[in-house]
Parts: sequence; C-alpha cells; structure tokens
Amino acid sequence: MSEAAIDIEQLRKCYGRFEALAGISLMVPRGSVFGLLGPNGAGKSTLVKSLLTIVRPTECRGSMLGEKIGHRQTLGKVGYLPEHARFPDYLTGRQIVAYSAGLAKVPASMARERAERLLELVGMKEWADRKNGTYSKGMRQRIGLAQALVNEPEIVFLDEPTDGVDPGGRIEIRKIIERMRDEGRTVFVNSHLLGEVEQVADKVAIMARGRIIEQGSIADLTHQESRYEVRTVGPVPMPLRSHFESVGMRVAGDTISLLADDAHGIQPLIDRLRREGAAIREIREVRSSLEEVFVASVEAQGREEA
Ligand SMILES: Nc1ncnc2c1ncn2[C@@H]1O[C@H](COP(=O)(O)OP(=O)(O)OP(=O)(O)O)[C@@H](O)[C@H]1O
Repeated sequence: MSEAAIDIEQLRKCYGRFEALAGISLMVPRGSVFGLLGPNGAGKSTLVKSLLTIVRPTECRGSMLGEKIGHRQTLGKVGYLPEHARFPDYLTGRQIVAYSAGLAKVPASMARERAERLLELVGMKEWADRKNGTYSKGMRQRIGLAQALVNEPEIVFLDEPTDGVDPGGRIEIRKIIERMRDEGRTVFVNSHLLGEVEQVADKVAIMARGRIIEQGSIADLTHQESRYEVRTVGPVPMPLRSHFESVGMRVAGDTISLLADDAHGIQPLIDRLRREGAAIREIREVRSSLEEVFVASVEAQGREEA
C-alpha cells in the first residue's frame, strides 16, 4: 500500500487565460493531518476541487489512495466539507446526516447507527432534531463535518472548517480532527488560520498565487531560519559589539541575536566571547512561528514575481 494518500506532480488549472494552479506538486502522507495554507485567492479551494474532480483540472499527474486522480471508486472513499457549505434550512441536523448517508449509498441497515455515532462525535446529538435554519454557524459546521464523515472516508477534505466558528467551537473541531487522525484517516485541511493549523497539522504546504512555495513538517518550516539569542553578564563591551554588528548580528544591551542554520553556527560567537573574557549567562533558540514563516514566504514570492 502506498505511503502517500495524495501524491501529485503537476496539477494545473486554468480558467480561460488565468492560471489558478500553476503546476502543483504535493505529497500528503497517509494517516496524517495536512494543512494547506495560503492567502485569499491563492488557489486552495481550486486545488481541492481539482482533486475531487468538482472542477476539471487542465493538467493533472498523480494519484490519490494509489489510484489516478478522478478514479470513481476512490472518490467513494473521500469525504468533503466545502467552504461555506449550506444545507436546506427546513431539514434537521439528523435529517441532513441521514440524507447524506443515502447519497453516499450507506446501506439503510447501517445508516441510522452511523448517523447517531457521528452526531455524537461532533457534539450535536442534543440539537439533532432542531432545524438547520435555527443553528448557529458553529453548529452548521459541525453538521457539515458529520456529513463529510458519513461514508467513513479514508481521506477527508475540510475547506475552512472553522470559518465563523467561535474559539470554543474551534477547539472542539480541532479535537474532532485529531480523532479522525487517531482512527487512521487522512485529513486535508484548507485554512488561512495559521495558529490553528500549527496546532493540529503534521505537515503543511504554503500556497500563493497558484503555487506551492513551502512544504514540510511544521518543525522543518519553523526551523529553517532559527534565531539564537546569547545573553552576557552585563552589556556586551563596545569593541566586540561593533564587531558583531559589522557581521550582521543585532546587539542590544546584554543580548546578541543572530540567525543560524543550527547550533554549530553560533559556536564562533561563543568562542569569541570567551576569548574576550565575556561571561555567557544564557543561550536560547528562538523559533519562528508558522505565521512568521508564512508572511516571509508569501512576501518573498511576491517580490520574485514583481
Ligand atoms: N470558476 C472560476 N472562474 C474564474 N476564476 C476562478 C474561478 N474559481 C476561482 N477562480 C479564481 O482562482 C483563484 C483561486 O481561487 P480559490 O477559490 O481556489 O482561492 P482560495 O485560496 O481558496 O481563496 P479563499 O481563501 O479566498 O477561499 C482566484 O483568483 C479566483 O478568483
């Protein structure tokens, strides 16, 4: 069995002359939570819709669950919560999930039990007989999640699952995503909420203007440019301070900050400090947040294209 739930090499989607996806390569490991991040209009929804053949890709090389993209039986193993999903206001939550089970061809003998289990999972059992029209946005999203899971999918795509959901609801949705991963499912989450993705995703890709500009584990991405802070006992003496600044370090009082690939990169600084008799009080690695990596990557790509 392939280790990749999704493995695409060259995915393009053009709307007329506009290239919404400009040759995407992406690998999503099975059983992982994958976060696709990007500013508005980056192409996240178009990417998901192309994988699900809701829009027809202009060019597509790659596979999902070991089969070619668009393979019908494979699409039956996929769940999907679209962005801004809307269900009829006159149906109750239970009816929406039951109706979705029918569409997914879940045998009638199993549908009722499955709907109950999913309503329980998303915390909507208590409100399951109230009409959708009376639900808050967060409750609608939970019903949307339940319908996305009704066919017990191997991969589930969630497009902005926490959009409009309050902080408490977001935490609950995060827990549901973690549960899905614990059950062995692959979860593909589109989001522009970086902090949230940072907390749940095993791997992320950052997308801008139809291209993937970064991809890897959160640790890889946030580690790429580690900043180190070295603090001395008392302020850094003047001749040393000028020297450090002349080689691109920042010095403020007793703190020297520098960028380095890893801890080896800070050894010359430590050697120099000790040679000059300065006592070191603290050394710490200050990792970039995913948000800092995101902003820097998107800006860098913008400059490249300008
Ligand atoms: N049917 C369409 N016809 C023409 N252009 C489209 C169509 N659908 C999307 N686009 C364009 O493709 C680009 C990517 O849109 P997409 O909805 O995939 O972005 P997104 O990253 O999901 O953004 P958001 O976070 O705002 O939902 C945008 O410039 C959008 O205007």
